[in-house]
Amino acid sequence: MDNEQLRKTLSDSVAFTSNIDKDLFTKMGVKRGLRNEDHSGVLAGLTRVGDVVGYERQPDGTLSPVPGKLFYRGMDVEELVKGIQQENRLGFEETTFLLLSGRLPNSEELKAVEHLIARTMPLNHRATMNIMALKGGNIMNILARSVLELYTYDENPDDISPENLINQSINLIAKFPTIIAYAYQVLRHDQMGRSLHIRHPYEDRSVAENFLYMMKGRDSYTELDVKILDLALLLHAEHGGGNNSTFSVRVTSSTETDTYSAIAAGIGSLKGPLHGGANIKVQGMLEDMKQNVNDWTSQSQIDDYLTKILNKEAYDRTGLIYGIGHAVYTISDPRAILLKEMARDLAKEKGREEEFAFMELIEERAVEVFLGFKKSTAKARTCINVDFYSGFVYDALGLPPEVFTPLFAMARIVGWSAHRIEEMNFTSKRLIRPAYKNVRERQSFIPMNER
Ligand SMILES: CC(=O)SCCNC(=O)CCNC(=O)[C@H](O)C(C)(C)COP(=O)(O)OP(=O)(O)OC[C@H]1O[C@@H](n2cnc3c(N)ncnc32)[C@H](O)[C@@H]1OP(=O)(O)O
Ligand SMILES: O=C([O-])CC(=O)C(=O)O
Repeated sequence: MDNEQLRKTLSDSVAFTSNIDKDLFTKMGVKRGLRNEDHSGVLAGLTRVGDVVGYERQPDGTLSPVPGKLFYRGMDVEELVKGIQQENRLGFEETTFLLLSGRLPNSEELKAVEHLIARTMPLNHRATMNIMALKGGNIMNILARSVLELYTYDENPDDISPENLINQSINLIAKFPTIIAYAYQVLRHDQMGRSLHIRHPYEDRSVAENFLYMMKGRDSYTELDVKILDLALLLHAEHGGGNNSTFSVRVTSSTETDTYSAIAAGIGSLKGPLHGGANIKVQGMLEDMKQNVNDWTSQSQIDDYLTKILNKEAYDRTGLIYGIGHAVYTISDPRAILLKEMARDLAKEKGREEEFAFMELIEERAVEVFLGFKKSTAKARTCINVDFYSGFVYDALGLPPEVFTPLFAMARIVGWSAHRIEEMNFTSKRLIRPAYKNVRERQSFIPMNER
């Protein structure tokens, strides 16, 4: 048997080895995707970090959809955003303090955390050279490999004391933007034949500003650009314990492994197109729609295209409309509402109103067309999620699609860190180890000459 035949034999077997009838889950009381029949998540833990609210449970046990709410350490994110905006500050570093410590910083603490993060952003020469040597077209992959590489620079990588967990968290929060910007510069140089720009972050600038500077250079961004990127980072920083990447970090952390291994697991999860990777898929889907929908104001043409997507006849033929649907939110994702406001402001400033109006119509029609199509299985209500407008916002800031999902990681590292610290320190913690019911009939060993 040659390699080709062996590969075919093994891949043909997948249809058999992976075949588990959907109805068996119900019959055996197993919650598919750790989700109840009504789409709500199975309770898998308790947390004091973030809270995601998309429905209310009624006394009869049914769920009623409610407008989405997100809380960071008990604080409504909309209130946090408004408060910071009213006091005319950037908010990502303040949110980092809130998520790590459980409370807002006073002005001295805020200055200290801003300074510590900015001062920790630079990579040493060896780390810079090593990251530049990591080849590959996907920055999420390079980010994960760089995080694993940082283990080797840490003098106490396996120390899981709270002090060391905080040190490692700050270090990763500060270094993610630098790694991502440098990885992009190398990719741009290698794959697009452009000049290589490795810019050293400033010690007195915010994460948002330093990132724009490292990506685009001096005088290439406005104050509004910095404010908008900062807000996008704040909004992506945390989303409860059950989202797939945070849960991956918690599962991995429960073995008491090192920070770098646990965070690399989160990055791998976030990259998926059903999770953070959806932002880049939305961008691709919109580009495809721009090509294939002649009249951007035509509801029927948009409906036809969306129906084709659902029928697996358009875009990536997975049947998914990216940027729509959420495991918890029903009526609205509060982050998407705030991102849409930013997108509208940017569209005005950058003369992209026609494109924005097209997106708004797609948003409206996608929810409608999806609910009509999925009547039997989907939740009664659905909405756009955070990934729907984020790509438009990043694109309007002049950031390339290669960094869309890495930008999500650059923010979510804060939530991952807070959850990892909690997972490793709550009283009576336990290794996360659920059970799988085996549904394969037993088989006996067959001697080679009888097979
Ligand atoms: C940061 C974030 O992670 S936000 C989410 C980003 N992801 C996306 O935008 C990708 C598109 N959306 C999706 O795939 C889904 O809505 C998810 C993964 C986000 C949530 O999935 P679920 O909680 O399983 O959704 P739900 O239980 O409501 O799904 C019901 C049915 O609708 C389908 N469905 C849900 N969303 C979509 C969608 N956007 N397009 C097409 N079908 C969809 C599901 O596949 C499922 O079909 P099935 O019953 O035939 O298997
Ligand atoms: O909560 C989820 O399932 C996904 C999500 O929106 C996030 O992680 O930001």
